[in-house]
Amino acid sequence: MANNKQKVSVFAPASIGNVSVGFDVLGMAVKPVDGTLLGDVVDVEYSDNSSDLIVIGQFADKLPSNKEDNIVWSCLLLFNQALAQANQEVVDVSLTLDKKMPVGSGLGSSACSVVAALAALNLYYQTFQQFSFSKQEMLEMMGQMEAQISGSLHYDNVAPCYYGGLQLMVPDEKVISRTLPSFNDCFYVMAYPGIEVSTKAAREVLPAQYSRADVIRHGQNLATFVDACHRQDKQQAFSVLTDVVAEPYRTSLLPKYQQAHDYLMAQGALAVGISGSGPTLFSVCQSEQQAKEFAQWLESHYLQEVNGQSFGFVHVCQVDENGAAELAAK
Ligand SMILES: Nc1ncnc2c1ncn2[C@@H]1O[C@H](COP(=O)(O)OP(=O)(O)OP(=O)(O)O)[C@@H](O)[C@H]1O
Ligand SMILES: N[C@@H](CCO)C(=O)O
Repeated sequence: MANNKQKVSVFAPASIGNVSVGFDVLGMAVKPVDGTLLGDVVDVEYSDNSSDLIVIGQFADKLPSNKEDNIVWSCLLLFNQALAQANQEVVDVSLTLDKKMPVGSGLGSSACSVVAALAALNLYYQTFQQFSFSKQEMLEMMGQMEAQISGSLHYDNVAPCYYGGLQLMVPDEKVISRTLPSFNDCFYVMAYPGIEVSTKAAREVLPAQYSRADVIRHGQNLATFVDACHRQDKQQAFSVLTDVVAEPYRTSLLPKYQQAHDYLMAQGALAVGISGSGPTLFSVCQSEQQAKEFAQWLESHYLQEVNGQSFGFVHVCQVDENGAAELAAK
């Protein structure tokens, strides 16, 4: 019997799409070391009326005002369709999206909403309706929703956001994504400058074809990185973290990126890259001390003002091994 105490809450973390060497095929979930929830939260609770969506949070006003255009609403429709196909009863629920992630940031903002929504719905049904979809089925739905919003099917944000850790997308629909050993003693400085770059626009600047030299370099960098992850060879892994597929073409969309990249590399960063399709920059550091110094520098040199206001932020992060996680009921 449903009642008004039935409620679950799920957090889904930010992620670094591509990780420089794996365009559309590598992604890593991150979490700030100070405990800030860098990601979106979705609550699902019993409704005795009809299903609904409320959007709150710092970046709520950046989303479409009607709920039908919010990807979280599309997630509910897709989930209900899957329930019907599985001959399960569909119940009315009220969803609340706490939109903590800036849109078009390169932090996998839409993936955070998609993963938090679908994972929360699955948890709700598992807890109160004794039915749930498998993780694999969930990831497929998440990919479908991410494709709807960005115009192409790529799992490099939804897979790490859902599973956590460093994920490699494999061309096998029965697997989709495999966890790679990551460097969890490293620190990843994430600097979001406060401007918006849409994934769609950042894909449109990419060439349709690449030279043989680029193809060889890309294959060699990705293969060397994956091998070094398995051997936990940090120096080797980060020495090849160079993007030949997207970064050379996207730099022009990212004011101050090249200067920041060159400065941080000269100061001893293990690597610097564009997170996803940008504009967030990530920098890999050996020590927390170095990460904090870089964070301070990026705050003064990479964040930007839009109409006299700054929406940017910088966080010192580590790998988020958990991915989407239930939050204690408030
Ligand atoms: N809940 C939601 N979260 C994020 N974007 C949403 C959501 N609902 C609808 N949208 C719309 O989807 C589009 C998302 O664009 P885009 O794919 O560039 O963003 P993103 O996922 O935030 O980017 P990134 O992966 O670089 O962080 C925007 O037009 C936004 O208004
Ligand atoms: N891998 C995709 C999305 C990253 O968020 C891209 O770089 O366009």
